[in-house]
Amino acid sequence: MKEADCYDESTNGVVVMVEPYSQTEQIQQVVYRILDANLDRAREGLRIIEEWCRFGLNNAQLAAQCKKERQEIAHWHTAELRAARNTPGDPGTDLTHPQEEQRTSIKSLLQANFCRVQEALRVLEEYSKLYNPNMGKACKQMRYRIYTLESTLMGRHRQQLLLRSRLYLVTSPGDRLVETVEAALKGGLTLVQYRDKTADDTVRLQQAKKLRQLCHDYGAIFLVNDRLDLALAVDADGVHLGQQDLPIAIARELLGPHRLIGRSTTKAAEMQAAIAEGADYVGVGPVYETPTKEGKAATGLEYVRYAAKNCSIPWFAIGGIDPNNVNEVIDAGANRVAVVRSLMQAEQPTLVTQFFLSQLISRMKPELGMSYV
Ligand SMILES: Cc1ncc(COP(=O)(O)OP(=O)(O)O)c(N)n1
Ligand SMILES: Cc1nc(C(=O)O)sc1CCOP(=O)(O)O
Ligand SMILES: [Mg+2]
Repeated sequence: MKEADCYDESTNGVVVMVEPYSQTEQIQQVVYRILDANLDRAREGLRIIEEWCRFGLNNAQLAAQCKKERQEIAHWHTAELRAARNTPGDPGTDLTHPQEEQRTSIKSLLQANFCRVQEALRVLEEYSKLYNPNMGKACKQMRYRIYTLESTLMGRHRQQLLLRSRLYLVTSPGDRLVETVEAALKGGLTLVQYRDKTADDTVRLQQAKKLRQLCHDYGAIFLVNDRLDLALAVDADGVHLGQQDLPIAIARELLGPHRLIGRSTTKAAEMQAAIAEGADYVGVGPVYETPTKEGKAATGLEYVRYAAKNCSIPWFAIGGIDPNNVNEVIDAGANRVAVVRSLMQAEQPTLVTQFFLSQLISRMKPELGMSYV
């Protein structure tokens, strides 16, 4: 190979001395570089995920699983692959997507890194076929394990966020739907249910898509009322089902283990059945009569007191709750409330959200009935 052949613009005119490789050897070096770079990418991405499992979730088992995968990647990272590295001559090191510079939530950070690991493993799977087919097979298996890890971790993330959510906005239709939800998210809301009993499906689909994106931009959970098909279509975090809606077992089968399922309850038997069937949370109400759910008799504060003593999963008092009566609902034992009108009809949804949250957080009581604390 002549020296002139070695001139590389990416090294700013510095002539890189290379061995006189044959064409086959040059291709081999390129494959080695690809493998080297993607082994690094996969390991780095896993490390970022591992740190969240360890410090964010305090979950030694998930952290250990990430570490094991990193070690497997390290095992395939041989000296000859490392030796092929040529960082100064790599035109890709300066390429960053604007979204890489900004992550809006832990969830989006984790998702981006899962994506990075899976892409790297896919590249490794293909190019290893030219290097070591066993490595290719191992990377394929690893990629499947990472998919499972992702869905487990995202499920845990949802559960944790649900636990931390004190205020739940159930939407009602209106011209300012998206603006109102966003204003509440700005006030610290972390849980939203899209509820529209009358719109056409085309409208519902479009609104649910928009709200799902908005909620995820703010790191909030997005659920869909009644409709599993819509929840799946927009990749929502789950559904809310009433006593007349689909059974929880069927919803679980269709949604898988990691999405959330909420159930409305009006009495002890319904609550205990929902828990036994695997609901992630229950609605407790209507505490007060409400025009939003006309004709449904109020359960009163007695049922709230029952929930406080006996409910082993997160529960939200709902029905007629507003800034004037929220303190008596809290006094009856509620640490979480769900509202429609109080936020959807508020002139200043951000401020009302902040008010509810300040009351709920500052007056929170130990969760005696909870099985997970
Ligand atoms: C949080 C929460 N609790 C209860 C309900 C009511 O659900 P359901 O009984 O199915 O009535 P509709 O909302 O479908 O009219 C809810 N949506 N959210
Ligand atoms: C949708 C819904 N479900 C209820 C139940 O008790 O199951 S009460 C309710 C409406 C709550 O609306 P508002 O906050 O405007 O009173
Ligand atoms: Mg329903």
